[in-house]
Amino acid sequence: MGLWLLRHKDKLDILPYYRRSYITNGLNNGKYYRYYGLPMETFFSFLSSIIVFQIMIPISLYITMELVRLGQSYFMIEDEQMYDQSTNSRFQCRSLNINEDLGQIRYIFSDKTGTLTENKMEFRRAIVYGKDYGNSLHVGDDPSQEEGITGVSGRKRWKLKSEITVDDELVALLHKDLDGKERIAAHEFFLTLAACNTVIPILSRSSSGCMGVQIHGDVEAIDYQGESPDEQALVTAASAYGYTLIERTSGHIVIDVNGEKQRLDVLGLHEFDSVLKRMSVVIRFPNNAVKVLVKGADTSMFSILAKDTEISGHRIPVAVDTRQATQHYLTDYSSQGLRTLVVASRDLTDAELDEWQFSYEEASTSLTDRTTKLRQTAALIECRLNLLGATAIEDKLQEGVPETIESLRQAGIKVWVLTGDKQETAISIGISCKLLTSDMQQIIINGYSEDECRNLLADAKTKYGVKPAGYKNKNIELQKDVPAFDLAISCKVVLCCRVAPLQKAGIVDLIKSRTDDMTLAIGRWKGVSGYGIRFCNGTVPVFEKITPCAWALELSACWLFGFVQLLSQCCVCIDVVLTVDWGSVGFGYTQFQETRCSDFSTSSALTDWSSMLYSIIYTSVPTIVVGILDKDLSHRALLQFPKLYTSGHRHESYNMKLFWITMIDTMWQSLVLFYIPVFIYEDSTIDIWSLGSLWTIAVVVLVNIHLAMDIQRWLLITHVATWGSIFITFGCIVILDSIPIFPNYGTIYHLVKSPTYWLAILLVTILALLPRLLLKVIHQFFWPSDIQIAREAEILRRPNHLRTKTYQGST
Ligand SMILES: Nc1ncnc2c1ncn2[C@@H]1O[C@H](COP(=O)(O)OP(=O)(O)OP(=O)(O)O)[C@@H](O)[C@H]1O
Ligand SMILES: [Mg+2]
Repeated sequence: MGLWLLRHKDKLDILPYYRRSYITNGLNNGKYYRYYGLPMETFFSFLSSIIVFQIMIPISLYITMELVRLGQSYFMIEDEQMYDQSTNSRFQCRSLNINEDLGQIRYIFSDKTGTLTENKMEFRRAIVYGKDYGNSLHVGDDPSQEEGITGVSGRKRWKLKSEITVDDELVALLHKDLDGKERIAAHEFFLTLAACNTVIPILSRSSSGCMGVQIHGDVEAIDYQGESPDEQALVTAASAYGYTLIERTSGHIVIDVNGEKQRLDVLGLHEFDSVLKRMSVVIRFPNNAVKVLVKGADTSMFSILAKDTEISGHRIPVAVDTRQATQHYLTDYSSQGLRTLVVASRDLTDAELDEWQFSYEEASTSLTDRTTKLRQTAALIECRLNLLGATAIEDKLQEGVPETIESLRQAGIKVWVLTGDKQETAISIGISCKLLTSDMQQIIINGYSEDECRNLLADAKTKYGVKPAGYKNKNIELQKDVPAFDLAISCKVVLCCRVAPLQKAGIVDLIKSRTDDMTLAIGRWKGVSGYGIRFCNGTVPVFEKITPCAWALELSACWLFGFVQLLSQCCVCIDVVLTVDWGSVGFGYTQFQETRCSDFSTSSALTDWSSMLYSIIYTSVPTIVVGILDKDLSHRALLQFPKLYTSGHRHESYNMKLFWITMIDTMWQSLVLFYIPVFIYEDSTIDIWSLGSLWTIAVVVLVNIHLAMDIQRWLLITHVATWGSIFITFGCIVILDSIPIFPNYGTIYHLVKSPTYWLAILLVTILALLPRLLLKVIHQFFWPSDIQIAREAEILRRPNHLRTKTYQGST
C-alpha cells in the first residue's frame, strides 16, 4: 500500500472534472500529474466499503429488528435448563429460531390431551356392572350450599375443590347393604377409583368451619394432587359418591367410606405403564382379604378379564352380557369424545400373594431391567380379573383450536395428532376440532400386527393411487415399509391412536429422517430431544412432569392461536432488508464507479464524513423505523387469510429471481445516480466535492423514495423518519461545508444557487426509479400476489366495516 506510481496526465482526459477538481483545489499546481493507488489499494478500500455497507449494516439492522420483534412476540424461545422433579435431574431444552425455523415448519405433531384439549378432566359417566349411570343431582363446592359439600356421607362431610355430579340411583345403590353382585361391584368400583392411583390428598380446614368452630358439623376441605388429571377426576368422583381418599402413604391408605374410616394396607403398586396402558394396586383389607384393583384402557383390560369364575369349586363361564353392555357404553361414550377407563379387581389367594410378593420385592430392588421385571410381576396378578365397570371423563376442547387448525391447514402446515387415547375418542375429538372434515376421504388402518398393518397400508396405497414420494435418503426406497410411508405423507391429516410416548417420538423421527421438512412436536413425549417453546403471556409454565430429553413444550390454552400470530410476523420486513441491501449496494456501487472511472484513484469525491454519516444517519434511521413499524397486513387479516403464510414457504418475498431483478435495478439506479450528474456538469467547472455532495443528497433522496414506495402503513413517525432524513442529510452537508478546514468548504453554498443542482437531483430520482415503478405497477396490475390481494381487500373492507358497525349501532 505504500507503493505509489507517478503517471502522466494523458489518461486523465477521460474525466475532465477530475482534472479540473485538482486544478481548482490547487492540489497539483496546475500540472497534470496525479497519484494512482495500486489496484490492491483500491481493492481494499472497495472491500472495506462493501464490508461496512453490505454486511455490517444489514447485520446490525437484522439484529435490531430481531430484538424488537422478540420483545413483541408471543413466545419466548430460549435455550434453557429445565428441571425434572420426577427424575430429579436437569435437561436441556433446545431453543427454536423463529425466523429461520418457524416460517419453514411443514409438520406439526401434536399431543391430544392438554394440547388440543384443556387437560381439565370432568367425571361424566359411571358404568357399574354393565349399567350406565349419569348425572342428575349436582354437587358442587359452593360453601354457602349445604349440597355443595358431598352430601352422601353420614357423619363427616368433605368439601371438594372441583364440582362433581352424582347419580341418585347409584347413590341409592351404594347405601344398600353390601349384598348382591351389583352392590358389591359398585362398592369395589369406587374403592378402586379411590385406591388405585397415585393421588395425594391434602386436607385443610374449610372456610365454613373456620376458627376451629365446627359450624356445619365436621367439615374439611380436600385438595387432590397428582400427576394425572384423569386420576384426580376419578378420586374426586369417588369422594362425591362417599368413598373419600383422605390419607396416602407408601404403606397404607385411609378411605372414608360413607363416614366410616377404613385403613387399608397397600402391599404394592404397579404404576401406570404407558405401554401396558393400565395400573394396579394390591390391597389388604381389615378382614385380611387381599385384592388386586386394576384400572386401564379397554384394549388392555378386556384381554385380562376372567373367562370363567369359580363357584363352589366349579369353574363356570362368566356371563357375557355385563361385558358386552360395558363395551357398548365404552364405544358410545368414546365416540362422543369422552376418555374411558375400565375398572376390574380380583381376590388373591395366599399362594398367589406369596409368589407375587417375592417377585415384586426382587423386581423393585433390581438394578437392571427393572421395568421389564416389574411388568412380569404385574402380569402375575393382572389376570383373570372380574369386570367392575368403566368410567367416562370429559376433557373439553380448548377454545380457538378448530379455527387454529383450519388456519394452520391453510398455511400449508400439516397437523398430525398422536395420542395414546382410544380410536373413537381420537376421531371424535378430531372431528370436533375440525382436524377431520366431512370432505376428507378417511382411511382407517387398524391392524393388530406389523404385517397386518403393512398389508392394510399397501392396499390403501393401491386403492387411492398414491404415488411414491421422493426421499432425501435414497436407500429408504429399498426398505419394505416405504408403501406405508408414502401413504402417510400424501395424507392431509394423520391421526395416530393408542400410541405410547416412545412410539410418538418414533413417528416424529421417521418424518425427520425421510423428508427435508422442518417439523415441530408439541407435547410431553419421553425420549426425544428437540425443540422447546415456552409460552410467556404472564403465566409460569409447569415443566416438572417432563422427562429428560422430552420435547419440552408447555402450552397455555391458546398456544395454537399464538403460534399462528407468531407466524404472521415472519412475513414482515423482508422488503426493508432488500431496501437496505439496495442502499448499501447502490452507494457502494456508486463509490466503485467513481473509483473505477477515476482510473482506480484512491481519492474520493465522497468525504469520510459523508460515508460515515450515510450509514449512521442518512439512510439507516428510516429503514429501521419502517422495518419496525411497517406491516404488510394487519394481524386480523393475517389470521383471516392464513393461506398467506404459504407465500413464505414459496419464498415469494425473497427469492433468487427477485434478488437478481433487485440487483439489476440497483445497477441501473447507481449508473443513473453516477452518470447523470457527470453528464450534467460535463462542461462546468465544479469541483469533485460538489459532485460528491450532489451524489450524497441524491442517493439519500433515492433511498428514501425507494423505501416510501414500499411502505404500507404510513404513520407520523414514518413520515418524520423518511422525509426527515433527507432534511437532516441536507443540514449535515451544509454544516460540513461550512467548516473551513475541510476541502469541501463552501461548495454547497455555490451549488444551491443554481437550478441545475436541483434539476439534477430531480432527474436522477425520476430516471432511477422509473423502471422500478413501471415494473411494480405492471406486476401488481397483472400478477398480483396473495398478500397484495389481501391488502387491497383489507383497504376496501374498511369503509364497509365502519358502515356495518353504524348499522348495528342503529338497530
Ligand atoms: N393413570 C392411569 N391409570 C390407568 N390407565 C391410564 C392412566 N392414564 C392413562 N391411562 C390409559 O392409558 C391410555 C394411554 O395413556 P396416555 O397418557 O399414553 O395417552 P392419553 O392421555 O390418553 O392421550 P395423550 O397421548 O393425548 O396424552 C389412556 O387412554 C388410558 O386409557
Ligand atoms: Mg396422557
